Formats: sequence, structure tokens, C-alpha cells
Amino acid sequence: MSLILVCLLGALSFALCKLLVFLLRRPHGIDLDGPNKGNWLIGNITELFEGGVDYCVHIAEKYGGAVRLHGPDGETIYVSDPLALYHIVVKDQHIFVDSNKLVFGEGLISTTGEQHHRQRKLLNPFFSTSNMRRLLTIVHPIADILTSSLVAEVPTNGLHKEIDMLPWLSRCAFDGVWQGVLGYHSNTLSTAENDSYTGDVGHELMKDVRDLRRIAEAMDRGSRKALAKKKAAFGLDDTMHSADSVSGEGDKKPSSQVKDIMDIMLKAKSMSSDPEWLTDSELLGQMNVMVFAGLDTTTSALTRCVYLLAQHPSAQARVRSEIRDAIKSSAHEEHIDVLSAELPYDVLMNLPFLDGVVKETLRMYPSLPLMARRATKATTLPLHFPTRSRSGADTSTVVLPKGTCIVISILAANRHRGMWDVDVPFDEDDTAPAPKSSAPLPSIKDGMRYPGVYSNMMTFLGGSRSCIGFKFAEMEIIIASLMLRLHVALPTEPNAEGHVKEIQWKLGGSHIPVVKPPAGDGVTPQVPLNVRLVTEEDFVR
Ligand code: HEM
Repeated sequence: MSLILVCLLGALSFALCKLLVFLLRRPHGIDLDGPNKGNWLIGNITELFEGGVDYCVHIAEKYGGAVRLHGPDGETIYVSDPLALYHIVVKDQHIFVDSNKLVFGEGLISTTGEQHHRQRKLLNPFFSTSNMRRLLTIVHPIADILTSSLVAEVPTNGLHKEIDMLPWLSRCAFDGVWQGVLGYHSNTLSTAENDSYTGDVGHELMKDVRDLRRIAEAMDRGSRKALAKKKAAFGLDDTMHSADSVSGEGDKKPSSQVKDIMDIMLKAKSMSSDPEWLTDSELLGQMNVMVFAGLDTTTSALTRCVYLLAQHPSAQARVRSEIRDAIKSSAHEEHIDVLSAELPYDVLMNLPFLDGVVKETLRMYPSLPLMARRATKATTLPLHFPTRSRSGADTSTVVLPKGTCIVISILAANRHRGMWDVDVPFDEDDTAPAPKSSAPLPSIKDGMRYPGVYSNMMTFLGGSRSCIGFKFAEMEIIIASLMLRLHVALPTEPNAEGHVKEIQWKLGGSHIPVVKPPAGDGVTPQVPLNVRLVTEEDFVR
């Protein structure tokens, strides 16, 4: 055998050994247990949407706070463990990123790193409790219009009428967000006519990515109009004004009359000596983001809350009675006409059962149930509750390769049995005694915490990318106004074929209510409820 051949064979054996060692040492993906891999192309991640809320909660209960799933990009982890979430959204949030830049321009949701930090620092004060409190007063008249419009729809003889509540509640959310963010009176509740912006955005829950793009474009058009008008009112540079001639009331508004979030931002801009401070494109981006981020989320929460009250008549009666009692005692008058009385803001925001109903809705059915992130480098996630590895042994850490996709399960976190005690006030059978505690929110076990910004739940996420508008998402005023005058119940009338409508909540990016076949098509978003005027029987006796 020639020397060359010996050398070649030696090199080949060496390379084979190296390959063997590499293959043996190669990590076998993420060492977590999880459901079967599913479809070879897209994996099993779509089962989250197909299986809906129950499946999303079930897999966390079965496999633990970190579950291995498979998506189109390979292995994905589905996280609801409190410590892991703390690392993802707070401690190591710079590693776990998400970007929607293409759709949202330069608004808060899409910016990252230093730009996001700068914008957030600038915007945080605008969302202070006192500003929010001021902004929330605009919701009052909107709630009144919603209720009186619905009262006008139902028979005066006490019989009910089936009404699809979705368009009413989404218009209400729309008017609230538009007016609160842009100071634009869209009045979709009181007029059937909408401009292209309100028409495109306001009336339906968003269904797919094409809708998202169309909505983003429509929002941009509307925001440009609103910005140009406001800049003129604040005496700021009017380049945008001339590009988009804006007519209408309110020109040259005195800067003391600051009413909405845009007013607050523009007033701050008009007082700054730095022309680069909050550029027009940043301002426009912020407006689009606020309206987009606030609209579907608020509609979804509001609709779910009304639906749950229809499903749980005793909770409905209790809410109604609590509001009536509070109005009477704040007016110091037993025989006051409750229906025409003002609902004082401070009284409303301090009603424990109403507060519990709103918080439970947000906890059990978070408007954004699943959020996506991606690990920008290899890292190790610690877990508070040990979870199952592939071998079935318990593990308290998960090693994540660079690029791993993460699904933050807000839904599973908010219902984690290791963290929360019971589900009240919406008990399954609606017969359980009402909780005695003055704070009817389920207690958090052993003082453990989720890193959420609100009530320890993850509904508004946590950390530097948490929801900036969560204080603006209060629903108490609207629910109180509705409940005081109207009674809602699930549909009861069979159609011509004898089928009664049953509402099903599908899971997309948000929750989509449809009527299940055969009574409905299972596709069109709607929430048909039997609505009638309230009678004395509808209060707790
Ligand atoms: C029930 C109502 C709401 C829910 C459940 C909700 C939930 C959330 C969640 C989960 C995020 C994090 C998104 C992510 O990191 O990918 C978020 C972000 C955000 N939300 Fe909300 N939101 C609600 C209402 C609102 C309202 C009314 C506004 C504005 C007036 C708003 C403005 C924003 C903004 C600007 C962000 C981006 C924050 C950032 O990236 O720094 N949200 N929201």
C-alpha cells in the first residue's frame, strides 16, 4: 500500500470519527415534552387555533409551563411558566424580539431597541393615571349613546328582541378609541355613515393578513387627516396641512384645551425647541398603532364581557344591583330615579363586583391570547415549575437554540392552576354563592406573581413592551350603563328548522364570535343576544 493511500485512509477515518462525534454530541432539539409533531410542513402549531381556548389551556395543563411544539420554522416553545415569562418579557426582553415594522410604520409596536426605548419614555407620561382619568370622561357620553340607541331598538312592552351586539359594541369601542387617541368624533354609534377610515376599520373583527394591510392603509389616511388638522390648531408647521386640505370645526384650538392623546403629544412638541423631537412620521406611526392596538382588543374584551353576563344571569343581576345601590347611596337618596341619574366616575370605578367581572373577563379571555417572539441568540430559560423533558424526567431549565420561536400563552398563564385559585365570579353552573371578599378576583397562590402590568395577569403583557394603553381599556362605564337599563340573555328562539343559535368563540389572532352550524354559518362574526328593558325582577332580591 502506498504512503499516499495510507495517508488518505487515515484522513478519511479521522474525518469519519469527527463526524460521528459531532452527530453524537449534536443537541436533539429542545429538550421538552409536547404533543405529536403533526403535519410535516406546518407542524402542530395550527392546532392551537383549531382547538381554541380549551386546547391552549389543556396542553399547558398536560405538559407544563413550557411545551415543545412544531411550527413552519421548526421547533417552537409554548410558554406559560411565570419565571420563564419574566425572562422573556422583562429580564432578557432584548433577546426575545418581535417586529411588525412592515405594517405599522414607526409606531411603538414596530420599533425596537433604542428607538422603542426613546418613544416609550416619551409616551409613558401621556398615559399617566391623571391623563387617563381625564380621557375616560369621554367614554361616558359614548356609553350613554350606546345604551339609549339600544333602548330605542327594543320593544317597550318588556319583550325581548334579538340583537347582534357585535356591531354596536365595536362601534362603541371605535368611537372611544378614536376620540380618546385622535380627538376625532367618529360618531359611528349615532350615524350609520362612515368615512373610508371608520368604514374600513370599525365594523368587523380583523380576519386575516390581507385585512391587516388594508386596515393599516386606511388608518394611515385617517391619521394624516387628523394630524394635519391638529397641527394647524397648535400652530405647528403646516406642510401636512397643505397636502391634505382639512376642513371643519375647531381650527386654532387654544393649547389649553388639550383633550386627547394626540393633543397631549402635540402640545409637548409645540413646547420643544428640538425640531427633530417626535417627527411627523413618528407621530403618524403612534396614532396608527394606538388606534390599531386599542380597537380590536377593546372590542373583543367588551363583547366577551357582555356575552358572559348574558350567560351568567345571577352575575348580571348582581352587577346591576351593585350599580343601583351605589347610585342611591352616592346621591344619599333612596327614591332617586336611577335611570336618569349620573353615574359618578369615582363611584363606578370602586364597585368591587363590577370590577371583578371586568377583571375576570380580561383574565379568562385575554383579547390577545397568544403572542410571538423569537430568540435572537442561544439562551437558557429557567422555569418556576419544573416541567417534563423528552425523557419524561422533570427539568427546571430549557436550553433554546438561536432563532427558536416562542409562543407566549397569555391564555394559559392567566389560567395556570398553580398560580390561581378558583374561577369567580363566572361559575360554571351560575348557582355558586357570590364571593364574600370585597375583591372578587381569584387570589394568587403563595404570593407568586406574573410579570404582568395589570392585576398580576398577563393580559396586557409586562416589561418594556407591555400595553401602554391598559388604563384606557376600562370597560366599567360601558358595562354599567348597559346593565342598568338593559337585560341580556343568550338566544332562545329556534329558527324555521328548529335550531337555536349557539355562539362559538373561535381563536384567531383574537377571539372571533360566530354562530355555530346548523343555526349559523360558523364564519360570520356576530353575537346575537336577546335584549330587553330591565324590570324590577332583574335585580338581586
Ligand atoms: C382590552 C384591551 C387591550 C388589551 C387586552 C391589550 C393588550 C396588549 C398587549 C398584549 C400588548 C403587547 C403586544 C406585543 O408585545 O406584541 C399591547 C401593546 C400595546 N397596546 Fe394594548 N391592549 C388593549 C388596549 C389598548 C388601548 C386602548 C391602547 C391605546 C389607546 C393600546 C395601546 C397599545 C400599544 C401602543 C402597544 C404597544 C406597546 C409597545 O410595544 O411598547 N392598547 N396591548
